[in-house]
Amino acid sequence: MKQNQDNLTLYGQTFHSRLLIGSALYPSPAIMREAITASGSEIITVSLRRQSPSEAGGEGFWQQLKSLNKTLLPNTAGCHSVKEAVTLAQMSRELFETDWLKLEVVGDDYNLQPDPLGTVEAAEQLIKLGFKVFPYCTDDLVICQRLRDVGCQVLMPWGSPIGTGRGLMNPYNLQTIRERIPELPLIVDAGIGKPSHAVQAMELGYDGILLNTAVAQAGDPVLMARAFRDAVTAGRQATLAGAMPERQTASPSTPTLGMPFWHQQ
Ligand SMILES: CC(=O)[C@@H](O)[C@H](O)COP(=O)(O)O
Repeated sequence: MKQNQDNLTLYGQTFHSRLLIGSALYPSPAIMREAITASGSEIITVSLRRQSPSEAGGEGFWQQLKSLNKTLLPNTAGCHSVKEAVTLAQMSRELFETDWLKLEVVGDDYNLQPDPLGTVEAAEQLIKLGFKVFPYCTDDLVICQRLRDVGCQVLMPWGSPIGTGRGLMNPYNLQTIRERIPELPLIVDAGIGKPSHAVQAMELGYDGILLNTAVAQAGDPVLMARAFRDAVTAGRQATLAGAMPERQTASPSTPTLGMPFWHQQ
């Protein structure tokens, strides 16, 4: 497959980049803009709740965000109930003029773990209201299947809790979800701390990565954004290329055919 044909399609929209990026926690709106540009991301998550113009970032934040001219994916970060998430989703739809929604229903404040039951219930309600839901969920196969069954056309299981940078806590779970739900795009969301984590997720056959903290809080966010851009591409290319099988025993990479001529007397 030619690289330029390898697009990511989400709810009927096509993208070249497989890296989705958050817009919070950057040292300044200008650095956010530069880092997002360097990441090559075409989809940016925004939180109405955490980033309202009067609170974080102010006008500069919104102006920088707007000038990027990217697809916005509003999220319901910080919502703890189905009702709260549905209400915030409706406000976001009005404000951002999009029916795309990253659904987050927090179940536990200690690890910000998504509430699995609340997420399914909220997804079902929002889809009936015409939203295109991107659910942030745990790496639980059955929850992912339920989210698919209520109409989510993309799933976003966590790598590890938001902001921890611990990478993929349970690659086996993520691999099982990939194998059992081959028909939907899957994106690993949250907990990605290093480019190697992103490569690992892409090599499991995931379709994309959503991250925020690892870039926004890096020593050099712009350089880190570029590193993640390249990591996601490398992981994707490795998946398309088909990795060699792992072996139990050594196998020479330089096969020997007979003896060198000076030994043949
Ligand atoms: C930006 C966003 O939507 C976050 O809630 C997301 O889950 C990213 O998590 P990290 O900050 O751990 O990358």
